Amino acid sequence: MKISMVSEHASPLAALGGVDAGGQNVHVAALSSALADRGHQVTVYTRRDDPGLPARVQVGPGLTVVNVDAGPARRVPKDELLPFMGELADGICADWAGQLPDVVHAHFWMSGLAAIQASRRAGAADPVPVVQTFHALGSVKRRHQGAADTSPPAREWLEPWVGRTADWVIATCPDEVFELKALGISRSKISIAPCGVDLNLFPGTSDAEPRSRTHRILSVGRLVQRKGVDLIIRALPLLAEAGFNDVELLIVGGSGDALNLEEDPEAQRLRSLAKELGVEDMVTMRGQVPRDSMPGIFRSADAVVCTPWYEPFGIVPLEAMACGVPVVAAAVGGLRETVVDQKTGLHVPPRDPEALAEALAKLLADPELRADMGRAGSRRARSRYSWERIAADTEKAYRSVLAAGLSRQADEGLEPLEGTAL
Ligand SMILES: CC(=O)N[C@H]1[C@@H](OP(=O)(O)OP(=O)(O)OC[C@H]2O[C@@H](n3ccc(=O)[nH]c3=O)[C@H](O)[C@@H]2O)O[C@H](CO)[C@@H](O)[C@@H]1O
Ligand SMILES: O=P([O-])([O-])O[C@@H]1[C@@H](O)[C@H](O)[C@@H](O)[C@H](O)[C@@H]1O
Repeated sequence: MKISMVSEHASPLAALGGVDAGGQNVHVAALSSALADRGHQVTVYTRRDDPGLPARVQVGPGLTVVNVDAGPARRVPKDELLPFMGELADGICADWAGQLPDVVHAHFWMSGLAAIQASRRAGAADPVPVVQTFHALGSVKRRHQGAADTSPPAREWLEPWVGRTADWVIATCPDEVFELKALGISRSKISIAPCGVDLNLFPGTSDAEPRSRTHRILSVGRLVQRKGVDLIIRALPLLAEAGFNDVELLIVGGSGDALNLEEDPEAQRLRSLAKELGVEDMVTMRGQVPRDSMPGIFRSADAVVCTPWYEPFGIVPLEAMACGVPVVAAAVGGLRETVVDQKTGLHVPPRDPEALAEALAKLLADPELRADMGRAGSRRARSRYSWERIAADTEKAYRSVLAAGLSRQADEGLEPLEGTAL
């Protein structure tokens, strides 16, 4: 198949760990590459955010990334990108140049707008079928973040519009299906394909980076408040009280180099909290870490902690599991599926540092339990979450859309990008 991917703010080639660069980038990169390995021709369209970027990058056989001019050629926070989706649609259409793909797969709600518009603007009798993966939903984000959510107000109606208008929607976990139905999206056009983990990059065995304390707890992710890293810091004094004094919390992620990390507001907030609680000597902030250093870091940890307020899926736990490290996870969203409580890690209630400290104490006290859970996690990651398998599930969704001769794109007749003042 000839497949177009659209990922407006999350380039598969971007550095990871900044506020707007994380799981979606990993997902689009790995899925596209696994689909290309299956013999498909995949082109990823993303917004040019640097004037120095080439127009096209041939990443490998069957996989190209196109940097489309849409809005200023510099980094713009994703929540300010909506006005440029029409230009992105035009850029995609121009690149198709009449040679339409079999399917266009959009990632994130704004890419969905651009993909639907490109499909229509291409002017074929049968518009290119649009498959949508949301990665995050505004409805869930607003529920948890309230006024702190900086999404443009129009997301409230445009996101469900994208879901209802796209020919097919791929959810990454059952919890997301529930949320999509609540937006009025028909269950009959939703299938589930989870996120995956790169099992070559995260092998069952690899060298662990050396550590200087008896125990290491690891947090990996974009440095934003909703990831709940403060909860881990709050658990540290409780762990120390329970006798676990020689513990390091290593925090990976942030704005970039060390200087930026100093200026990063979330890093500053976490540092002040650690100081206030008297645990600053237990906390190390590493900033953004390149992909190939991640396996050694994962393997150096006794436990990886993921305690976000909410999590549409969560790729970090899969990476930890693939590396044989147990995960302590808040029982929210996709984490309820990936991390099996008492088997590959421990579930804790969201926003509960006491429960987190208790779970960590249980793991730190018991090397055998950690090893058992690590092995079970590695088996689970390998048997269920390879990108090869996720690419096969995704291909199935594409084939159902094509077989049904879909291209319904039956919406309420709205044209959200035309002459828009969104
Ligand atoms: C709040 C939210 O919307 N979260 C979703 C978002 O990903 P989100 O960006 O929040 O986070 P994920 O945990 O899924 O992924 C983060 C990725 O970035 C990597 N990393 C991070 C920091 C760093 O310095 N270096 C580095 O390589 C991690 O190893 C991991 O591969 O889209 C993902 C893909 O659909 C989902 O799984 C998440 O549930
Ligand atoms: O919803 P949110 O956490 O602000 O936004 C996130 C993006 O900034 C990130 O790039 C992507 O990986 C996630 O899928 C998610 O969309």
